[in-house]
Amino acid sequence: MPSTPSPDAPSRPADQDTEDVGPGGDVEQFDLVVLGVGSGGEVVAATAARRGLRVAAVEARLLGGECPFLACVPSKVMLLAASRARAAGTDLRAAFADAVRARDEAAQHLDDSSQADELAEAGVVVVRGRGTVTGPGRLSVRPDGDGDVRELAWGRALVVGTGSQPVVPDLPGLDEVPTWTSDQALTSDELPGRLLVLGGGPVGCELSQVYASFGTEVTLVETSPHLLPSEDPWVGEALQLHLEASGVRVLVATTLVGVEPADGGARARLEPASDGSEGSEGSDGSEVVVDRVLVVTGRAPSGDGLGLDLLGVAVSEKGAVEVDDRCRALDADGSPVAGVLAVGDVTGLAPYTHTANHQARVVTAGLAGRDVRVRSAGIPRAVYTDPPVFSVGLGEEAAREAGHDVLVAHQDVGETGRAFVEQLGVGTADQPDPGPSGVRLVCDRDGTLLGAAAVGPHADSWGGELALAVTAGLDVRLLAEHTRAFPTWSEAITPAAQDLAARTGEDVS
Ligand SMILES: Cc1cc2nc3c(=O)[nH]c(=O)nc-3n(C[C@H](O)[C@H](O)[C@H](O)COP(=O)(O)OP(=O)(O)OC[C@H]3O[C@@H](n4cnc5c(N)ncnc54)[C@H](O)[C@@H]3O)c2cc1C
Ligand SMILES: NC(=O)c1ccc[n+]([C@@H]2O[C@H](COP(=O)([O-])OP(=O)(O)OC[C@H]3O[C@@H](n4cnc5c(N)ncnc54)[C@H](O)[C@@H]3O)[C@@H](O)[C@H]2O)c1
Repeated sequence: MPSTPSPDAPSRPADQDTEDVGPGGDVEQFDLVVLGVGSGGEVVAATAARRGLRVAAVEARLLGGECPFLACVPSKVMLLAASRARAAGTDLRAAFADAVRARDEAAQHLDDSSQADELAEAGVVVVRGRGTVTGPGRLSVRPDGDGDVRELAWGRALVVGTGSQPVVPDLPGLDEVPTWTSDQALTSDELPGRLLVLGGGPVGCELSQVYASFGTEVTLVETSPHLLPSEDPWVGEALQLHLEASGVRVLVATTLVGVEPADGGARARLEPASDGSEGSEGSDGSEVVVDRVLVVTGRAPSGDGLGLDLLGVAVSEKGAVEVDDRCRALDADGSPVAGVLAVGDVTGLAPYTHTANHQARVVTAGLAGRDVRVRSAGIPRAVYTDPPVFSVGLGEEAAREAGHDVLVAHQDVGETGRAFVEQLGVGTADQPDPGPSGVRLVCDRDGTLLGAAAVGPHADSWGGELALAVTAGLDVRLLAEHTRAFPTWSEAITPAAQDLAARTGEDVS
């Protein structure tokens, strides 16, 4: 079976660093070429170069990719400012202008020179432009605008880290009205008066709460019967109540059938989704007029058009470069292709920065000769709304579908000592009692923890314990016996775990 070249394979001697290829110019020779320098590619390039490999990092846009400039960092700065604006409640327009300044500062005004400096300091050769594989071991890089095409070659491996791109649905009239993708929203200083957010995934939920908190009339439209449809229904239903408490009008099980220009913005026609589920009030044949439509209906891996077929790598219909647990790219038969690795969103596995970083560490360990594997079961999923959502492993429905004999226990986080101290029944630091919150554990009949989800204050942080438990395949009895500090939100885990332990035949209460 083919595999990545041995990490001990000798790298090319310095006097063979370039190789004449005739009229096309020189080929620059490296041990490793990293294609796409986002969260994953950046870690691979810097770590491998620090360990002595000769590394080229090819980037078409911004070194560091989406997360620091257009995604995680600016959205989290806006969410924090939004929660403060809700608490203060006055002069929301000025608060928004301040938030935009803080956001742009945190996003380095889209200047990636600090990333460039760090890569240079690690010894990485940065090559700006769009890279395409031209044959086995070869890649050409076309710069934006003028400039020569550069030809690169790798002796050890190509690491693909080209990320993902927004998916925009083909809806009648959408290209005739003002729209934003999340990239555009998170780099704009416009505060729309009325906004239609299309898509109730993590991005749609986070940005709906941001704009509603600054006074925008937000209508959030989701086709599935509940928000965050890849989680169990209770999670999206709980979050919906919190978003509504922040002023978002949430329409689930609703389809946007078309839009047309109106009033300088867009008139949107809504209908109940066609799957037979009952739409929210307001979805039935109604219209909404807005200044903009924020289209956040998902992202697709960017594996197409890179020439990976020339290396024997199969790219899925969705554009993913599928990998094994050592991040080795797979061919059409599911076997690893020698010397081609992939990390981050392009692999189609849980598209988060922490996944890209985890995969990058697996790749650099492999290049150093260590056998480290991706532990996908325990990769957390978080949505940083107020309150945040945290989940890991299998939900109740997914566990049943996977054939487990499932036990489930739920505990309201409003019943913890922490909630008493903060005088909250449920919910957030700013808004007492806006709706349910809780932690739900899913285990197999033998007691193995399969998954968990939490909605509640700081769940994004204290949920980490549950991710470790899922990674370790922990028995709920240990989770039940474990001592948690008083008064913390994480104490909500104890009664849920005790309940499960009792039902697996072990009363540890
Ligand atoms: C609004 C929003 C908020 C998010 N918030 C969070 C969050 O809070 N926490 C979290 O964990 N995740 C979050 N995510 C997801 C996170 O941003 C991604 O999972 C992460 O950025 C993926 O990193 P990556 O290395 O795969 O790719 P990217 O960061 O997408 O980088 C890929 C890079 O490859 C370059 N590239 C592509 N093709 C080529 C080519 N042919 N040649 C040269 N360069 C190329 C691109 O220009 C890009 O810079 C968020 C996403 C969005 C949209
Ligand atoms: N907090 C975080 O860590 C974070 C934040 C944002 C994004 N991300 C990641 O980025 C990726 C992209 O997020 P996303 O929210 O854009 O995508 P997503 O695929 O998670 O959600 C898109 C949503 O849009 C809905 N949808 C699709 N077409 C629609 C239509 N025509 N009308 C109405 N609804 C429609 C889908 O049912 C789905 O709920 C996710 O995979 C997510 O994991 C992570």
